[in-house]
Amino acid sequence: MGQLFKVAVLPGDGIGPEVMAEALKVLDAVEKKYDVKFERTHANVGGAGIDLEGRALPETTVNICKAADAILFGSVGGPKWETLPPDEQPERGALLPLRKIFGLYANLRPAIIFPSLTSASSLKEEVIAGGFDILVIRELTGGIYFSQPKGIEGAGRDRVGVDTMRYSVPEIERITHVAFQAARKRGKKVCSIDKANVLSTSVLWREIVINIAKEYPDVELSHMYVDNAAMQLVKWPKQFDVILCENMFGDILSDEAAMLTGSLGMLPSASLAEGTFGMYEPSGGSAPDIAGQGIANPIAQILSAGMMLRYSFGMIEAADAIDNAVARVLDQGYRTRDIYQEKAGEKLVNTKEIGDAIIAGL
Ligand SMILES: NC(=O)c1ccc[n+]([C@@H]2O[C@H](COP(=O)([O-])OP(=O)(O)OC[C@H]3O[C@@H](n4cnc5c(N)ncnc54)[C@H](O)[C@@H]3O)[C@@H](O)[C@H]2O)c1
Ligand SMILES: CC(C)[C@H](C(=O)O)[C@@H](O)C(=O)O
Ligand SMILES: [Mg+2]
Repeated sequence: MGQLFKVAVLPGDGIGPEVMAEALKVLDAVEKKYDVKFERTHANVGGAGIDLEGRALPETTVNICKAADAILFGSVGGPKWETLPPDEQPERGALLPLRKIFGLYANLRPAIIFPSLTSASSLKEEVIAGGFDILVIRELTGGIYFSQPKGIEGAGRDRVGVDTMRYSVPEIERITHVAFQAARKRGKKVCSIDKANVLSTSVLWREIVINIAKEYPDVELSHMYVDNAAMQLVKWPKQFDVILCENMFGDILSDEAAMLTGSLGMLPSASLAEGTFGMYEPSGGSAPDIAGQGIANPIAQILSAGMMLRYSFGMIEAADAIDNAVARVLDQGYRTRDIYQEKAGEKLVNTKEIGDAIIAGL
């Protein structure tokens, strides 16, 4: 009997359960091919948690996650729960607390353009010819998402909405190390994003990043203001290797980078704690506009499961096999609607069909 890994499976809302079903089929296929067993425990989260257990993050779900080696997460949220008090909604009531409870401070969002998908990108073919491979590293448990004070104060027209952005030196140091270590294994370039011409957190951020960079003389460091970075990403994405961002800048730039690859449905992510524990989820959301139709792109969820094998379970060969199977299926012309260009050689398929094709190629 080979290794056993415990996985907490949290499909969530909207397209979450639909794309999760395909990722679980991929895990079944990996079990058959490699000497490994994934013991999976399903738990409710987000709107599903509210509807079935009365809260977005039920205690049973937290306990299932605590007992697991990693969390495979779908996505949460949707119009049904948008009128609840903000802290009870799926995003603020479940996703953000999960990140905090498990110390998931390092969010890795790779935006890679598959050669056969260059025409699905929103950019001109000559801009992306030859492809690009960007890794957005987003700080995930600090900054404006979590700092206090936060809330709406006062009454009536005197109300004031308050959010605070704070970053401590250790918070900046640890995410910077993650970025430089990742860069060392790939293009050896880190571009640190900030708004140091305006924000004090950014002034401190830049100072600390420059200090840490001295420990990595083999990696080239550059700095860019976030507004310029948003522009440079669409102008010439190939200039980037690792992009290091604080929480909110990373949220925004990672969606932008994802779309350059053709669809938000292609972008996986890993949210890592110290050690090997992590939560793995698509960077996109529950896509209420297409939920329930069986047409969502499951590739982000499948690649997220691949990242789980790579980062939490050390199964590099199986993770590579998943990445390759996805690339092959795209080369063969399989397309869900979000990446379908109506070009010769393309086959329009649904969520399940592209999942089956990926498994067949494993
Ligand atoms: N990690 C998460 O759970 C997460 C992330 C982002 C948004 N959300 C939530 O999701 C809900 C919808 O948010 P939104 O509309 O701003 O963002 P979204 O990412 O759900 O959707 C944006 C667009 O991308 C498309 N899209 C996203 N994933 C796709 C996929 N796999 N296949 C095909 N198309 C896909 C959608 O159809 C939509 O047109 C909100 O409640 C939001 O808070 C959750
Ligand atoms: C749903 C929301 C809270 C979340 C975030 O802002 O972090 C999402 O946009 C993401 O990128 O994971
Ligand atoms: Mg986001």
